Amino acid sequence: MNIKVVVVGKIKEKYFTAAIKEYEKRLSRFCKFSLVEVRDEKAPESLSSAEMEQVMEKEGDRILAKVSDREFVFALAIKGKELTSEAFAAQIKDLTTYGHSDLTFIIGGSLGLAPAVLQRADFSLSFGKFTLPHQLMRVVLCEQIYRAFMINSNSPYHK
Ligand SMILES: C[S@@+](CC[C@H](N)C(=O)[O-])C[C@H]1O[C@@H](n2cnc3c(N)ncnc32)[C@H](O)[C@@H]1O
Repeated sequence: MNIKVVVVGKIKEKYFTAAIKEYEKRLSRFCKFSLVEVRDEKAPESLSSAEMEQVMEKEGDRILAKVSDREFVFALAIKGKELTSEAFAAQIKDLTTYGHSDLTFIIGGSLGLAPAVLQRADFSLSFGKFTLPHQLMRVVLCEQIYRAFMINSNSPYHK
């Protein structure tokens, strides 16, 4: 199975990079994992709402250029659907059982995801009502994907 995480911008903090590397290593037992970074737009505090929409649209176009039709797409969105780790694991299992071998997760930039990205998504996934920084969101998502594989292999990792 191929798991791709599409994100906006580069990670600056070494501790986030180290955490992602660790999960990449752990996930290599279960899937071909890739992290695709697209360029972010500058988003100073002074932007009008129209300018903010433009930022999200430009970032959205770059995101969608990395997604092909065959991919099953999860958009990470605060207003999406909340799942338990067990339900998420079951969804991954079901998707693979029914022939989806390319799962793609999209994390927005500092302003969030453009409507076009949310429309392309097959599933909008929420990690709760808190706003997480997009860089930390990568780490949390990777851990939950790893946890899902551990749940599906009946590992005691998940308690
Ligand atoms: C800093 S947040 C963007 C905040 C923006 N106001 C919004 O509502 O999307 C950056 C990205 O991280 C992801 N994210 C942050 N918190 C999340 C949560 N609780 N659930 C799902 N995704 C989240 C989303 O993909 C979001 O686009």
